[in-house]
Amino acid sequence: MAGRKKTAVAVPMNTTTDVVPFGRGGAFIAHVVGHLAGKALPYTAPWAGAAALPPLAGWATNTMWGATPLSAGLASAALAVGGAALTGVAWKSTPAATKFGKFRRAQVSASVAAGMGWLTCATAAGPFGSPVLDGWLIGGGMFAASWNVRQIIRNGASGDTETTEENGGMAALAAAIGWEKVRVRDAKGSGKGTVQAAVQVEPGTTVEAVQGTTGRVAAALQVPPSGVIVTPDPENASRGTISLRVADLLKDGVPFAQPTALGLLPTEDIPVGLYADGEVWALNPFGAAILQHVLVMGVTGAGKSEFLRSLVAHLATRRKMTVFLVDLAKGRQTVGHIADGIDWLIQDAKEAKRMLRSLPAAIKARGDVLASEGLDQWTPDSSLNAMLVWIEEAADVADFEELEEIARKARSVGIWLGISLQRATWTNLSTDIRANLQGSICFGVDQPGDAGFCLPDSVTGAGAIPAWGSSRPGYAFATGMGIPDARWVTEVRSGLTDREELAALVAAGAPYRDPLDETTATALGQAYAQRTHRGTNRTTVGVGQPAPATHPGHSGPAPADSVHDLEDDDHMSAAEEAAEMELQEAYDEVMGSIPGDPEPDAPYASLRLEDDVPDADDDSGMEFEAPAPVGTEEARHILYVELDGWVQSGRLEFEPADLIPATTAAGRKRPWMQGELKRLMELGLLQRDGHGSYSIVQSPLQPA
Ligand SMILES: Nc1ncnc2c1ncn2[C@@H]1O[C@H](COP(=O)(O)OP(=O)(O)OP(=O)(O)O)[C@@H](O)[C@H]1O
Repeated sequence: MAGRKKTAVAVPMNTTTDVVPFGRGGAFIAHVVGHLAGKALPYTAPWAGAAALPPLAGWATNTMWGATPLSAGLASAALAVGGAALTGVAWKSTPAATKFGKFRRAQVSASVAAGMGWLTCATAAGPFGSPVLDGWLIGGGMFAASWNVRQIIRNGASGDTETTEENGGMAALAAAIGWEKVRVRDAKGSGKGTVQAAVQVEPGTTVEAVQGTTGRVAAALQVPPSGVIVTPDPENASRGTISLRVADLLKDGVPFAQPTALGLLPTEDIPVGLYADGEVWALNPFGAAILQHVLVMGVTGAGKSEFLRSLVAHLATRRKMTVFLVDLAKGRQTVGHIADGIDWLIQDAKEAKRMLRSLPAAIKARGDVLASEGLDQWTPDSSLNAMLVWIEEAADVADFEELEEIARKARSVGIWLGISLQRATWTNLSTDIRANLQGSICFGVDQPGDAGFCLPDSVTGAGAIPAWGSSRPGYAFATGMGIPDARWVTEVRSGLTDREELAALVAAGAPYRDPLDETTATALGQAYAQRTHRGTNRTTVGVGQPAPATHPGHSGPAPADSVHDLEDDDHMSAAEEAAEMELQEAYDEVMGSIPGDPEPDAPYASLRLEDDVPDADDDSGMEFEAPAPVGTEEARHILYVELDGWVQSGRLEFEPADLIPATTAAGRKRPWMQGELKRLMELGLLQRDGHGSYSIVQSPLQPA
């Protein structure tokens, strides 16, 4: 990014010195003398005061009281007491917040004390005798000189400028960009690449109007457009703060921040990067008053995946935390090395749909448990795990209605939803869902307007618009999720991760990871039990303490892919993977449509297609009878066996037509079958999607 090259503000030269040609000697010397006199004039006032005021006052008090010893004594005593009090008042009433202020206070107090002391003596002894006269000459000279020193200091020779006074550079900047009705004061450098100043607008303009000029300010200062932020003061509509990022401290990269400990709770801060001023950028969604789902946006190469890896790696070292992650495009490529920390990594569209369809049941079950635990939202006191459900390019995975319902209901039951998109527009993200994603992290976007889909208006309005595309990877603005509001307009950069480091961290975190709680695992049903990927946790054999071999969430095939397997997978090209998936699907479909051999032991079982059909034996005694009617329970059992067979073979979706052979075998017709499907739905064993197909939540023969 373009750093700040030079503060090239046009500072108006406000000199009072005229330019005089050299040839006119006398006039020139007169001018120089005049100029020097002009320069010296401001410093003569203390000398004039020291010369004139003491003798005048001394003469006056001596004339009034000096004639009689009693009056002189009383007046001197009164002046001494008054002088001490005045010195005290001078000390108390002179502010000393800065180095200069301290000097000023000492000087004011010393001047008052010396002046009053001299006046006390002059009252009794007269101002023109020795040593009162000597005291006046020496003390008056010192007084005048010390005030000259102060003037020089105040005029900036020491460089110790007071931040409470109007800053010349900022005022000049204001003039240069046409801020006639804007006052800029109290400019303060943070020493960490940012400068802040108070902005006050005069009647006739608004802070919002000033916000509209940040582009011009950025151009005048030669900083990036996002380097100038103007935030209104919520307490006073005429005031605001301008913040200038004049140096980029993060340009050399931000290292990944290791967790402070393994086995932290989900409610601890998650450090994911640094702010522009070097402070830690941390999220705390589960510790915030309300769990806010997050929308992450940014063009390809803007740094979304890198951020996600930091986040997941941290969560994978925590207890009471479960992570589900859907990435259909490049799941293993993005998180292959930390997949062990992800309880359910989904790369297949069908499986993603299964997961999303099973979530409402899980949300309900979790809500019931939380209610029974007396909690109106998830906290670490609950027996349930906190959950992160992260969906990359969600628009390709879920329909809006489904996602909106999940987003709305998941919050209070401790399910944090993260949605990552390259570009959020109303066509790929409905307003209803957007309204439910209250946290946002906007990495680089191509058009300034795109940032408005992700970040709140208050942030983009202040000038915090990351319109740098992919040219500043990892830089973003982040809001919500426990981030203090004042930080929303400060640039962040996420930590840059290293594959081996994260893989090792996730492995180290395994003994601390809790498996998904039984309530949620059971409610997610077969979709979860049959998940194709399962991460490691403390109950997984081979990790941490030996653990029971089975668990409601681990009843399926062998546990956890090893890192080695994942690396092998990484080498499989996307085309190969797609081809393999297609083949598998075709195979499943063909095998699913072939009924099993009904008579494996029959005498003709060994016949092949090419063999001749044997002649029928006349004496076989074979007779055909009308089949006995099948009772309701038996008919249902036939249907259930069919469904259970599908569950056992990993098939969890079907259409009503697929059940026709079983319906016929049960001696029933389609309306009966449809009635049965309805019944199974009411029992919570099936779910129907919008297109008339069904998902099996639990097998009717093995209900949870
Ligand atoms: N925080 C960061 N610091 C330094 N470099 C980074 C950072 N984040 C990302 N990068 C660099 O930018 C590249 C792209 O990042 P990343 O893959 O995270 O982008 P993305 O937004 O996920 O892109 P896509 O949408 O295509 O997946 C990375 O390979 C890395 O080199």
